[in-house]
Amino acid sequence: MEKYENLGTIGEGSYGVVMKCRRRDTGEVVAIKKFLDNEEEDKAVKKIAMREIRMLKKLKHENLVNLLEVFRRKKRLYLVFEYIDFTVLDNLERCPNGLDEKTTKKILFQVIRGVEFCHKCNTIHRDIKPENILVSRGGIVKICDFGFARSAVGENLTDYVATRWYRAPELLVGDPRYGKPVDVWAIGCLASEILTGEPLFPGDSDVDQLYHIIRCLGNLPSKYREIFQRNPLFLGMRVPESRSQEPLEKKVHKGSKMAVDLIQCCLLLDAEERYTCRQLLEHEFFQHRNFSEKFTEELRLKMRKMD
Ligand SMILES: Oc1ccc(-c2ccc(-c3cc(Nc4ccc(CNC5CC5)cc4)n[nH]3)cc2)c(O)c1
Repeated sequence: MEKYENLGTIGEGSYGVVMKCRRRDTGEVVAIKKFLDNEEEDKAVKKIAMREIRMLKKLKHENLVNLLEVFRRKKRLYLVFEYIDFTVLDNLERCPNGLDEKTTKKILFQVIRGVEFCHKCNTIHRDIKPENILVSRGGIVKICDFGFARSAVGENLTDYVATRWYRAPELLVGDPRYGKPVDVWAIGCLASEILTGEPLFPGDSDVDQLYHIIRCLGNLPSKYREIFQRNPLFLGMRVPESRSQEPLEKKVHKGSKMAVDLIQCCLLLDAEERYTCRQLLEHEFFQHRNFSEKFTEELRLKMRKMD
């Protein structure tokens, strides 16, 4: 770590702390994740760290934060990533009423491209939220913190700890068969929050989270109600139901009809019906006035300038 000057902690990733650092010889600013030293002895955490590194090394895409280097120092493991200036959360703190639809569209387009790439690599991010979406001064968006990312195939996906407000209904009721659609749900919640400046479903418990969702989108599909009723965590509780409705178009008050429709497609209650990232990118919201093709070219030129 002598190679780097520590400029301060920027976050607590899973199993470690993430610091902003400057490389002494080149002046390059990076983000370094340091695995906690007492984890070294724990074989289980070493296995998790190795899985995280394997996953990060395969996830190379212009809209995913890039792992630059891995090194070990005094028995501690360090992951060196590129540093990007802001998070969407920073932008929303500067613009508490949300961002304009054009800026929102540019951010969402890049988030969905990044998540689509993860899904093509059979990886679920599992913690898409404003603080995990990085935005450079030039408007390039990169998703970070794959600390919770998991393979979408094979692994038992029951250990779920990601941020409640962006959690899909299948996760909240405890369906262990969840998959890639949980990231699409989170994208829908993110899209609304970027437009309005307010979290879409700010639940203060898992059951309250379900109430927020049901009040807006209607009652849960029967297959989720049955899982909820069998879940020992909800023993003795009734499946949340709601008669009063607060429709999505009212909650996403700033969005155009196309924007609300895109969010609606992300928030289909049944994960099997929910849009995929590819379907979202082909949605009228991104195809209208040829935005997708024009912006893709704009991004290509921006990336070329950065090289
Ligand atoms: O498994 C892992 C572990 C860690 C990461 C990770 C990689 C990179 C970053 C990162 C963060 C970052 N930039 C940044 C981070 C935090 C802020 C917060 N703004 C402060 C509040 C005013 C602003 C900018 N650049 N790069 C953060 C996390 C990762 O992507 C995967």
